[in-house]
This record gives sequence, C-alpha cells and structure tokens, in this order.
Amino acid sequence: MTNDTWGQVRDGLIKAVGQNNFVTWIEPLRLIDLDGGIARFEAPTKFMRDWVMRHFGEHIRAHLAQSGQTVDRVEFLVSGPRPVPIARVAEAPARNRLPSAPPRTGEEADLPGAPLDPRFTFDSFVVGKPNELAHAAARRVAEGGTTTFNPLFLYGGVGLGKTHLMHAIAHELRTGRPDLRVLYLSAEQFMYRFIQALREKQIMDFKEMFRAVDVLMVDDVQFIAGKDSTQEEFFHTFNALVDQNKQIVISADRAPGEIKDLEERIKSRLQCGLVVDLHPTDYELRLGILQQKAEAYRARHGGLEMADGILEFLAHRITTNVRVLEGALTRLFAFASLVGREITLDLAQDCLADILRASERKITIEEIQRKVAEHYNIRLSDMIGPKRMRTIARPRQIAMYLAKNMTTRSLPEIGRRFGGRDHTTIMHGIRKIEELKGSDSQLSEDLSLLRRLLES
Ligand SMILES: Nc1ncnc2c1ncn2[C@@H]1O[C@H](COP(=O)(O)OP(=O)(O)OP(=O)(O)O)[C@@H](O)[C@H]1O
Repeated sequence: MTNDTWGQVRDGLIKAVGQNNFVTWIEPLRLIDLDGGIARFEAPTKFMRDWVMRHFGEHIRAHLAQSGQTVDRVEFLVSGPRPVPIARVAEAPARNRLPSAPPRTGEEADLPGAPLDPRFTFDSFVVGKPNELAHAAARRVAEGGTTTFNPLFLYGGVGLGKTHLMHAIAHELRTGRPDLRVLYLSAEQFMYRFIQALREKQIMDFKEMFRAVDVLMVDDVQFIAGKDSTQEEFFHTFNALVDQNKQIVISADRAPGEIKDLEERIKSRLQCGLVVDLHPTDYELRLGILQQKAEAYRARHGGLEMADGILEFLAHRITTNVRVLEGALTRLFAFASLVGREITLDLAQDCLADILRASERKITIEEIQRKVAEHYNIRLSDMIGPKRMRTIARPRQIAMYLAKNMTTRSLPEIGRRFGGRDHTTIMHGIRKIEELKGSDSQLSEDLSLLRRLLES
C-alpha cells in the first residue's frame, strides 16, 4: 500500500472515528501484511488490540476496501516483547508503518472497564424526590460538556440506584460523545488491576492507561479503604485526571467523611466536587418503579393479569430497597405465568411470604425501652435498674408489655434485657398492664401512641 493510499484511508478514518480516537487507537497500529484479502495489523498491547478490534475493526476494513484494496478481513496481533520478524515489514518498514505512531514497548496491562448492563439507562431510571438531585447531576455529567463539578460523588444505601446511574452516564456518553474515552469499573477491579500491574511489572502502562481516559467512573470506592498502596495509586490517578480537567464519577455506600480507614487527603479530595446522596425510597418512588417494571414486562411478554392494588400493596410493604422490590415483582410474574392465573392479593401474599416477612420492620426491645423512657420522662437506665416507685415501675411494665406484643422475644429473653429479671416478674408486669388498660383510658391512649411511634 502506498503512502497516498494510506493518506486517503487515514482521512476517511479520522472523519469516521474522530481525531482523538484516531490518534489514540489507530495511529499506534502497524500494518504488517496485506495479502490474500487479509490485512494484518500489530497493536502494541493486548488491551489496545482488543479495544481496536471491538470498536474500530470494521471501520478500518471498510476504509481499506474503499481505497481500492481487496480486504475481506482485518486481523490484529499483539507485538510481543520480542516480535517475530516479518520479512515484508523488514523490507519496507517506513512505508508500512502508519505515520507518526508514538513509540510503545512491551505489552500494556489489560485494562478494559467492567461491562455495562444494557438495562441501566436513564430511560429506565425512575425519578422521585429521594433521587432527583443525584439524577440531575448524573444527567449533567452525561452531557459530556465542560466539567462543572469534579468529582461527582454519589452515595446511598444498598440497592438505591448508584450503579444504575453510573451505567446510564456511560451509555449516554458512548452514544452522545463517542470521541470521549469512558472507563467504568468497580474499586475492587481497580485494586486487582493495580496488583496485577505490580506483579507483572507494568505499572507504567497501568498509570498511562488510567491517565488517558476522559471520564473515569469508580463504583463502590469504600472498598479501597484500608488498602494503603491502592489508595495511594487511586489518589495519584485522581489528581492527574482532575488536573487535566477530566471528569471523575465516584460512588460509595456512605459520604466521603464517613468512610472509615480512607486517607484524609482522599476524603477531602472527594468532597471537593459535588457530593449527592440517594435517599431511601419513599412510597411514590417505589410505586413508580413497580409500575415501570410491570409495563416493561408487559411490553416484553404480552398481557399480564393483575388485580387492582397489587403494586400499591408491594410498594407499601416492601420498603427495604429497590433490588428486593424488583426481585419480588420478578418472582410474582414468574409464578403467575407458571400457574396461569391472575395475580391476586392472596397469590401475592402467598408467593412472596418470605420477602414480606423479611421486610417487616423489626422493633427491638432497646427501641421500646428508649421510646417509653422518653415518653414518661425517666432515665433509660431506670428501665433496667432496681427502683420500685410507681413513676418508674409503671413505665417499665409498659415497656415489658410492648416488648411482648411487638417483638418475637420470649419472656426469659425479655427478662434478660430488663436487667436480668426473672421471667415471672416480666409475666407479672405484662398482666398488670393488661388489667389496667381496660379501666385506665390514659394508659390505653399512651399504649396506642407508643405503638404508633414505634411502628413509624
Ligand atoms: N430509580 C430507579 N429506577 C429504576 N430502577 C432502579 C432505581 N433505583 C434502583 N433501581 C434498580 O434497583 C437495582 C439495584 O440498583 P443498583 O445496583 O444501581 O444499586 P446500588 O445503589 O448500586 O447498590 P449497591 O450498593 O448494592 O451496589 C437495579 O436493578 C436498578 O436498576
């Protein structure tokens, strides 16, 4: 192939994939051979080979073919530490080398990002009060414009949509800004890649790779807390990218300041951008998510017969997290399609009994003691202490009564939590309250109020 032909192919490829992509991924390739309809290229590292093959292989083939070459297939090889000499390359190295390829040696650490879940898009993300800020910030980053806050730090409890939002950003950037190199991975993967690079003495490649991305997204960053050298490397990567104005998105299960064993300088760096939390879901958001999932199911599998109020019932009863909510719905649909019946409330309760039981709020004896002590304005220590005067003994008996009725604890267990009292003393206290509540309206009101407070 002549320089002219390559010049033509080069221009076409730049137009097709963008200058940035061309310089980073295509220019470093070396054409070793074009024979029998097969064009063979050599890439400096395995990572680059895989990336180019996946993203630009077809572009390269098509542009070579357009320039008049007979090319049915393009193959990519990795140049090993001691490349096998290829005669043709040796004969005409200057011609076959793609112009101005930067010198690269050895094989770079294999550093592809984690795969993205195709279902985690902005379209499938339901927005409500608890997550609207996080969603808006994620949307802003996904536009790929100038960096306004760096990093974006998303945090929240288990299963509240952190990963979903990060994948959505990556999907959006890949379509809207294909010229940007977006790398998404978990903090755990970051650590393993780092250890691998250390072991294989490829730390420079590791650094180069991470510093070459335009948008870096690291999920579950709390994982690197307490892992000193990984933290150190993460800190340097982080700084290098921020210095170049490259966008960073981080997620964690808690706010930066609350991650134990995370170096202070990292905490303060993480707090420099925009820190937003995903709050626990509320009823409206849960219902919205369930409605969206039910619609998606109908769109995929056709009709689904469901009695009124089922989704409302689930949104009301399953308050743990979205993952559990989704799991419940999936099981319900599978069950309904197996038995071929309409989903009724009975069927839902039956089929989801374990999930419903597990998401019932568990009230502890300590909570009961605290609430009752607060209500009657006595000290918590008096709940378990020996004082016998009525102003203390009565609230203590009320707490015993509630402990028996609102938890599954046995009398001896309750006795232990009340300063090691015997179960007969507990029994006596409970009986006393049962007796009194029929005649003492104030006491019965207090009991209902305390129940409500504890259940809320
Ligand atoms: N607002 C939402 N709209 C639609 N689906 C949601 C929403 N929030 C969470 N989900 C779904 O709930 C599941 C759990 O979400 P995700 O994996 O993003 O949680 P996470 O916050 O990253 O949790 P973890 O801390 O366990 O990693 C996913 O299937 C996700 O699609």
